[in-house]
Amino acid sequence: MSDLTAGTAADHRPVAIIMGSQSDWETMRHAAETLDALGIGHDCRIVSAHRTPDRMYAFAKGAREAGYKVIIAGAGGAAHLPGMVASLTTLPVFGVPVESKALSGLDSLYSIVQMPAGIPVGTLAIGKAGATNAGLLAAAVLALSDTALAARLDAWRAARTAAVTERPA
Ligand SMILES: Nc1c(C(=O)O)ncn1[C@@H]1O[C@H](COP(=O)(O)O)[C@@H](O)[C@H]1O
Repeated sequence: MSDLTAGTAADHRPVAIIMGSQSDWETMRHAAETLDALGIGHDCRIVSAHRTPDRMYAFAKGAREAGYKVIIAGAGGAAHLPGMVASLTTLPVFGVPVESKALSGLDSLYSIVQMPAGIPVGTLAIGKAGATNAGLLAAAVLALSDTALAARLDAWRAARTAAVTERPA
């Protein structure tokens, strides 16, 4: 994996997965695992608007030049990270509200979803489902210009459809 702030991401790692804390990994690993399943390279790093603002600024300002195409940003509580990163880059940013202990992730969701017009963050569902879907949305964006990936994405969906039994066991 490359250093997110050093501008060294290669074309084969088009997605950056960032999160506010180590404690978010249990949620955000589902985005990483989804990308892995689709054969999409990615870098995972802890970047916090609150705790590491200089790291966040350097990452966001350098992300396009570093070669990233999509950013997935997860945070919980006062989840300012996705919006702050979106304010510093015009790459697509998908925000994942991490479930918080005190408010079950509603605080995270509201912090991420209510962006002012002009600075978009594509906001996902709270928790694991949101992280998984962020990975799938990143894949869908990349598949716009990658027919082989589009085929893998279709196959991924078809396999999950086939796995849904018609009758409850
Ligand atoms: N929301 C943010 C930001 C940010 O938005 O910059 N940085 C850390 N955090 C969040 O704080 C929560 C608790 O963090 P700790 O578990 O480290 O105390 C995490 O869910 C993290 O995303």
